[in-house]
Amino acid sequence: MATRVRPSSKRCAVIGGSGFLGRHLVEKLLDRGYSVSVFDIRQSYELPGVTFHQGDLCDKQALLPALKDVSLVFHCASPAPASDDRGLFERVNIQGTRTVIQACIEAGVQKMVLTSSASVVFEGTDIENGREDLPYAKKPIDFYTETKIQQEKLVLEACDKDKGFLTVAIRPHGIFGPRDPQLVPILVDTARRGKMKFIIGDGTNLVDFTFVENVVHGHILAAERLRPDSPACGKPYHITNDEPIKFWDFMSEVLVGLGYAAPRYHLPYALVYGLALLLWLLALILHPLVSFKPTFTPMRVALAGTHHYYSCDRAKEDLGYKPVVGLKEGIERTVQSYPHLRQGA
Ligand SMILES: NC(=O)C1=CN([C@@H]2O[C@H](COP(=O)(O)OP(=O)(O)OC[C@H]3O[C@@H](n4cnc5c(N)ncnc54)[C@H](O)[C@@H]3O)[C@@H](O)[C@H]2O)C=CC1
Ligand SMILES: CC(C)=CCC[C@@H](C)[C@H]1CC[C@H]2C3=C(CC[C@]12C)[C@@]1(C)CCC(=O)C[C@@H]1CC3
Repeated sequence: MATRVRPSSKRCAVIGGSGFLGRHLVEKLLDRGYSVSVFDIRQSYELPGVTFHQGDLCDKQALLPALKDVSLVFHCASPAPASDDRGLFERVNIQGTRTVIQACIEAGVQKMVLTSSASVVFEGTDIENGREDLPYAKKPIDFYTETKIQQEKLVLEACDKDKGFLTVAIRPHGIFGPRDPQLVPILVDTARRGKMKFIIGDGTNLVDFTFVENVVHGHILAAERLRPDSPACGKPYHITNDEPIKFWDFMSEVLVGLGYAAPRYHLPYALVYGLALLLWLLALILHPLVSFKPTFTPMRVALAGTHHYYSCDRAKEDLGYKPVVGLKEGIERTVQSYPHLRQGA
């Protein structure tokens, strides 16, 4: 009689493992003795101990070989929020996540950790010390957020102890660190074009920025604590640095660290938000004729001018989470890692 080989608990797959967070996660998993199978639409590096599978996660047949003999799957793939492409977000984050779940069940995967986002509860207005029981945003701020909500619901609803398939979602916020393709590069590009002189609003709004290694730590704890008797089954967890900082202080520290001037002049929030909305609508209407991508999108303006910081008490209680790198050190290490983005480089 053929016996099915039970997948090793130290063999895992990272879907989206070529990306910023995914690669940091892969590196930490290797350090901890896991063997890793990466599935991504692109291959961005090579590492001993990692097997790469290139393909689109919407394609179940392409996914299955990457999940062979794997007991644990991390799903941290998503199109970049800046693409603002509704069709792409729906295809990858919603239909693609359905396919990932089906493929995991078919391949006998026992645990799945989704990288969701704390933004699933953000509607563009203040959130102070928000806990996981806040309702999902009824009016999500953009297509990216809208599909992250659906994605999280799909994964958490798929948690089934009887079938032996356990799921959990990590909700990070404002991830930064070496090799981030988004936050620091966009910030520097905006500064180089002379557009980082202004503070939107009064500059006192508090925000979470989370060093990438803390986000990785939260994912691995969640995976290792996820058992049928664990409170983590089918639940979302905020993972932050647990050190909310003024949005504009964080921006200034990164900019000054890289040799650029800190923003100084204040602009009223409502005025900038209104202008950003107008530009976004114009870009949408004129899209077939002219293509332009405004830097200050309504989403970025809302993130820059409101409080949005979250409690990670639930992760502390259920997962034993505590940040491993403080904000000050995280910022220093990030700034050091971008010599090519320094002023004058
Ligand atoms: N960067 C941030 O501040 C935050 C990110 N997140 C979430 O964290 C996760 C990772 O984000 P990052 O590492 O920042 O993004 P990233 O863009 O660096 O990585 C995403 C990866 O997904 C891959 N991918 C995209 N579409 C795919 C497809 N159809 N099939 C296979 N692979 C595909 C990309 O090639 C890329 O390597 C995402 O789910 C994102 O929504 C959540 C909160 C904050
Ligand atoms: C005002 C301005 C042009 C600031 C430059 C920095 C921004 C590009 C980042 C500041 C907050 C960041 C952020 C995200 C992307 C990059 C920023 C807008 C996310 C939208 C990434 C995906 C998420 O799930 C939530 C993040 C919130 C914070």
